[in-house]
Amino acid sequence: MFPVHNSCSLWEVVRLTREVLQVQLEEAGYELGKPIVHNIDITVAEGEMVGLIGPNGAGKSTTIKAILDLVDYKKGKVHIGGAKQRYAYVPEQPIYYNYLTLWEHLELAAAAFEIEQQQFKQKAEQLLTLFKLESKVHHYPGQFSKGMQQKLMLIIAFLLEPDVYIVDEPFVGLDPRATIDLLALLTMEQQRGAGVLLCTHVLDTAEKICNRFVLLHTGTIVAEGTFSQIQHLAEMDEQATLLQCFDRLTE
Ligand SMILES: Nc1ncnc2c1ncn2[C@@H]1O[C@H](COP(=O)(O)OP(=O)(O)OP(=O)(O)O)[C@@H](O)[C@H]1O
Repeated sequence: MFPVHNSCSLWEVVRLTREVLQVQLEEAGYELGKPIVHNIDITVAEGEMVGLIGPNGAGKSTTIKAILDLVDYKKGKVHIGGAKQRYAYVPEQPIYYNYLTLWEHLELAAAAFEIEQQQFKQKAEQLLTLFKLESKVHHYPGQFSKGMQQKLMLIIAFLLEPDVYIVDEPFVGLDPRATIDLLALLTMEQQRGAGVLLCTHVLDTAEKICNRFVLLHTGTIVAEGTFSQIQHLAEMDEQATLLQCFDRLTE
């Protein structure tokens, strides 16, 4: 791993004291003895957005699956912090029940996470309006477009008000309006204190919204830090884009 060049900033001190996600994976994969990722150490602090980036096949999804305990084996530990110690996962490929309507999905989430009824209804209606799905509440998600299914995943995540959001490639299926609304919601959630681990290939957006980055390559972390630290690690000047740094660091 490339060393991070500057000393502990005030932000770093605050960050280290209020972590909502701590991931220390010695290794993880789909078959015992064949690790796909190794030596993965990631933290996300309250109010922080960390971008998990890397080329195709680098191990980003496997890392996320290991955090969620969805891999066949892993060595290491994952700790969810915060007041509720609750995470919400927004997958790249929407997951839903064919026999439940959109509203029934929301009711199920509210029941599973014991969200108070009035608060649930108020928040659900706000989110449905924001994501323009009010007219679809009694429809089945199997008949939705990919972007609409993704919006359902996002609405469920925002309903939970978790300590940490783990969001896998949210921008690809969403239209520009929904992307702007999603970013505004994430910012509000960060202001509430939630942390976000955001896995994406949309580097120009990540560059603008993430506080820090973790760059994976061939199954392990090759660089991490703030955007300016990443520029420094890539030996590029401050005009360099995240994409240019990414190319240099994964050459
Ligand atoms: N279910 C699986 N069983 C076995 N190997 C897998 C499985 N899923 C992924 N892999 C392998 O793990 C490696 C890392 O894949 P992973 O999906 O974690 O990468 P990624 O960084 O998320 O890539 P992308 O940007 O293309 O989504 C790849 O070599 C892939 O073939």
